[in-house]
Amino acid sequence: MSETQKREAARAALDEVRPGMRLGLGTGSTARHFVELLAEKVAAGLECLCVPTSEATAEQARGLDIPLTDLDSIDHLDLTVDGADEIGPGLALIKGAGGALLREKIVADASTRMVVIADGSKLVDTLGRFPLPIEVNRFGLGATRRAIARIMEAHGAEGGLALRRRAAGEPFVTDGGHLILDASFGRISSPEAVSRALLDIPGVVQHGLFLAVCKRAYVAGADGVKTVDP
Ligand SMILES: O=C[C@H](O)[C@H](O)[C@H](O)COP(=O)(O)O
Repeated sequence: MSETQKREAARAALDEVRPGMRLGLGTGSTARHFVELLAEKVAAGLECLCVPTSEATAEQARGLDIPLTDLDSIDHLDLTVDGADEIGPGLALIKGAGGALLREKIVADASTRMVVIADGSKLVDTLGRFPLPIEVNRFGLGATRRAIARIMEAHGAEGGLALRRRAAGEPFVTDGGHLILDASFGRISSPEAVSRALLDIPGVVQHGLFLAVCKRAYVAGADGVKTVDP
């Protein structure tokens, strides 16, 4: 999708940033635009302190001289701006295509406000067309995989469950040292029930359903940026 639209969505979210804020910095191609635009403000004198949601975002932010801290050094964040893979009704989200879902969810949860930036292709009527990323422990991968498959079957999943791999074929490993299973549900009609069931599996570290977390979406299209509230 258009980088121009992603940048416009990022620019709109930048309006929420106030001097002195503690900010969560998301991960992905849209969040990269936000980090670049924020860096321009920092260079112009904006004071802020930021927590990145991935090593990739940390590297980008360091390279742009954005002041960083770690989450353990502060008690909360004022605002987190992140991307999304799907934005459903009530601003329920699927996230994690970049594998950053665990840190993204920890940072979002530590934030007073979390907003997403996206282009219009991310808006859906029902979550699940995009495969749901599930971060799992390496130990007991087979057992965890079978348990997830049972939940998919119970919720009428239309597709399969695949271990995420890098282009060279080796398994994708997250910043936390875990693996990712991508679950092709097709449609998720009860996101809350799926969320609870997945988190009940001991080998599941976290999943990419972000429910009741996002407070606003800035969605860019050919006609400009619209805001979507829950
Ligand atoms: O793990 C990655 C994140 O959840 C991203 O925020 C999400 O995949 C959206 O990325 P993009 O802006 O590149 O579509």
